[in-house]
Amino acid sequence: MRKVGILGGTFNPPHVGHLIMANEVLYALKLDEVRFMPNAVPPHKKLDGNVSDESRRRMTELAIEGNDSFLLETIEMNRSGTSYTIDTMRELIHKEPDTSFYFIIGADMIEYLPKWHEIDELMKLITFVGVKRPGYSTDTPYPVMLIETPEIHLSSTVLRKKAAHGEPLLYLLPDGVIRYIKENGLYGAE
Ligand SMILES: Nc1ncnc2c1ncn2[C@@H]1O[C@H](COP(=O)(O)OP(=O)(O)OP(=O)(O)O)[C@@H](O)[C@H]1O
Ligand SMILES: O=C(O)c1ccc[n+]([C@@H]2O[C@H](COP(=O)([O-])O)[C@@H](O)[C@H]2O)c1
Repeated sequence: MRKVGILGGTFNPPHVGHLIMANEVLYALKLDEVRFMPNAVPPHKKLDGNVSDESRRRMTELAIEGNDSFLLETIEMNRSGTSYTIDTMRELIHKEPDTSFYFIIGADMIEYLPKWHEIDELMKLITFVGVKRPGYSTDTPYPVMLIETPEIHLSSTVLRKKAAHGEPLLYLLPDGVIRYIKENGLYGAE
């Protein structure tokens, strides 16, 4: 059985918090790879920042560039519409029956699990792997495998604001993503 981690996200934009959590889980669980999977329409939040799907896809690709263990998974963007994880995982398991999937989430998403679409069914299909995130609890009645990682107090929301205000982005995002944001004037950046 191959062991594949999936880090689903809105990636608006992807940041070092995502890279660190993915790498920690890759190592802790000896995964074969982690796929970064930008969603099309997030099920539970509004897409802020007036950013196209293509920009989020491209930034995700730039964020993982150079790391052979990190891959881009475009199944949700190709499908379009609301990206319910149960639909995605059913499709992936059908295509790759010899793979065990580990879906990686931060503590804010652990708290939100009771509201995920068909969560009881989804729990039967995959293993959820949770990491801590400042301000959120990892307590949950669901069987989430918790991995100790450095806690990173950073979010895409804060980064969109920093970009808009001309505050430093250096070291908070991969260089390629910073360049893309500036070249394309995303989030009001100059
Ligand atoms: N700093 C962080 N620590 C732990 N988990 C994180 C962190 N940032 C993001 N995640 C997790 O990564 C996944 C994708 O997150 P997402 O792309 O929505 O980023 P975000 O920073 O939460 O975005 P936003 O601020 O726009 O809501 C989610 O499971 C989220 O919980
Ligand atoms: O399927 C659901 O109901 C569901 C509810 C909330 C979040 N998700 C997925 O969880 C991942 C992290 O979400 P987000 O919005 O924090 O980037 C992303 O792949 C979402 O599509 C999925």
